[in-house]
Amino acid sequence: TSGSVATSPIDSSDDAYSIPVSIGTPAQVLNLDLDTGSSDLWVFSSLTTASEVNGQNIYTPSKSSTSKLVSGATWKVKYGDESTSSGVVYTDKVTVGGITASSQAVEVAKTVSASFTSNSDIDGLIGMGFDSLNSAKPSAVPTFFDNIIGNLDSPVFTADLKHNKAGSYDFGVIDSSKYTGSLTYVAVDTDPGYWKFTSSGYGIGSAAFKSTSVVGIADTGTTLLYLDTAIVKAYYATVSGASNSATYGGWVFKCSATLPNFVFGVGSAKITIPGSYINYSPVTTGSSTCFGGLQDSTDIGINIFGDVALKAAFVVFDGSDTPRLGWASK
Ligand SMILES: O=C(Cc1ccccc1)Nn1cnc2ccccc21
Repeated sequence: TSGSVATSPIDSSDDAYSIPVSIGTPAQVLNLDLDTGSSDLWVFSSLTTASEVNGQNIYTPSKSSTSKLVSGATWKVKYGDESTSSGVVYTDKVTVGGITASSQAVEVAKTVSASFTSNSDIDGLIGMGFDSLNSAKPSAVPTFFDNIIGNLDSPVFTADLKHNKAGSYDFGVIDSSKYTGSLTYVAVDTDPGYWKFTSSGYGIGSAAFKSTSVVGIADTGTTLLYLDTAIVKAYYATVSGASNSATYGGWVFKCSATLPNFVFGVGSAKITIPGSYINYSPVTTGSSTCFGGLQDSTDIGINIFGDVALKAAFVVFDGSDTPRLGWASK
């Protein structure tokens, strides 16, 4: 089988991208954040502390004739930005883009942290990282991708994220109409469970491309692009008035600034991120100070090719026995 689901930015800043996911019988449709940077499928639910629910759609297992409690199983996930959620585990029928996992572990939240409560556009996450990152106890539960991979025509899913408009995630098929030129594949290191690869270098504006290995993760669940200090400093040195602001926790500049493109290498291929994607958004609504879409990864401890980078490319997440990433321009 193969399938495709539209994915839409949740706001005008492309803060995150959601997909409709059907859970249970009859179907309960929730808008989940497909996240290659984590491996838990968790949802706001009828079991979530009421004061922590703020407009999200919820999954009510008791209303699904196909839900089953996984006795004794619990989960607790903590993300790099310190957000958390936790709860218990059910299995139920889950359908994404016409593809069904008949007994998918659905991690039902009993509690979520403030940043999830305040985001009414996201009803949970669908992790597409490797199972080693799954937080369920006493044993990890498989991701949706793991549950369907055997039925897919090809053991892949692809990401075609776009700026300020709907893109798509495809499963089991590589749609060559969605990219230009050819795909360049790079090896993935699945330790500790991210889609971790080595970029071959970077270029800032019209300056010469710098060939250097940049290890990072392809993470649809992270909004921005986070790279080493030296690269980030060199980039903002070309933006007059840019500064690394303690107040705003990162590089900022005048919203009226014209930012250079940023190129990253994948093997011998090059992906160009338009400077406009790096003029990310005002620090607060209406401000003339804008926050950069490229930020320093030092405090995170790993470089992250988040949505700012991914929306400049068509990306194949190849889950074959030798996992790899395919990149193309579009
Ligand atoms: O946690 C991170 C990485 C990150 C971003 C910013 C600062 C430090 C670390 N991304 N992420 C990946 N999936 C997520 C899901 C929820 C929240 C963040 C998520």
